[in-house]
Amino acid sequence: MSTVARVDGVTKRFRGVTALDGVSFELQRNGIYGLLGRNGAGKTTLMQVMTGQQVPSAGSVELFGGHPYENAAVLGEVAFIKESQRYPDNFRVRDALTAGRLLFRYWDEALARSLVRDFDIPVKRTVKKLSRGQLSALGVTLGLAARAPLTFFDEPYLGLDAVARQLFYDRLLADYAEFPRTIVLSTHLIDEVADLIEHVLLIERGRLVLDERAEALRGQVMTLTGPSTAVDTLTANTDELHRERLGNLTRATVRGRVEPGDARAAGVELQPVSLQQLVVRITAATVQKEPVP
Ligand SMILES: Nc1ncnc2c1ncn2[C@@H]1O[C@H](COP(=O)(O)OP(=O)(O)OP(=O)(O)O)[C@@H](O)[C@H]1O
Repeated sequence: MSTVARVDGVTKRFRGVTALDGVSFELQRNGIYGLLGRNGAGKTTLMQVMTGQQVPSAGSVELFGGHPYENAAVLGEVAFIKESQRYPDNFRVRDALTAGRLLFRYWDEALARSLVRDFDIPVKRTVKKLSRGQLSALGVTLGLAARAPLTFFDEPYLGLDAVARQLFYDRLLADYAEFPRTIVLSTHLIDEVADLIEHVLLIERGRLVLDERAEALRGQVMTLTGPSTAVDTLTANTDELHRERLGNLTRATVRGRVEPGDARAAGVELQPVSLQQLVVRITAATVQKEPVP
């Protein structure tokens, strides 16, 4: 495995707001990362800092062994697709595609054309006249056809209907299988991408609270329901994320190892937790531990 990005102790302060607070992690070559977190958690700021669009207040970012700020060699390896992308006035869709061809060194024209066709994007229309969904589809097309070794998608689905979103996920996965690269997908639609992402980065109030392979997470977090004393015993050495009691019954969501045989013997039901539930539970547990300043 080789590292394509190294984020080390990154803090970003805007006037009075700490958007990122000591964030450290690495991105490895060839992987699909889900960058998850609530509104205002710091996802966009993190991607801006990583792509050289913001300078961190403290800490450092290294992409492909170099810094990203005004570094053409490094930024040539990167694509950052965001909803708020601005295009010059009078730019038509086909101009945006030409710009993509000129800008991105790994651009695949055939892929771009097939995505434009499948998303039904009107190529002669000016970008400012596109519907919201068509604009998102254009962003997704540019981001996929760029085939950059490190691709960031910042909530690329806004405006896309369910069919178009599925098309995006399918095309992303198919192209990734053929041309593996590192993709960071920031999203709120966790259930939709749960099968797509290989690694979860969860950010909460500017702090990274989870950095874990999705596969490892699946077996790590579970909900136990049963007699309170039995649930208490089984979860004694786990990390509690949520607990509710109803009479003598307890339902607890925990992170840690619980042997299914032990649970069965104690009359406790063991259920896996979806990625969405897990994110909600971990986020809530983090918020409880850190009251709003
Ligand atoms: N230029 C700025 N000036 C001041 N505050 C900012 C600026 N950019 C971001 N922030 C603040 O930093 C925090 C993180 O914002 P950011 O856009 O990174 O969150 P996000 O996780 O992408 O949110 P969302 O999911 O709602 O898009 C927020 O509190 C936001 O208001």
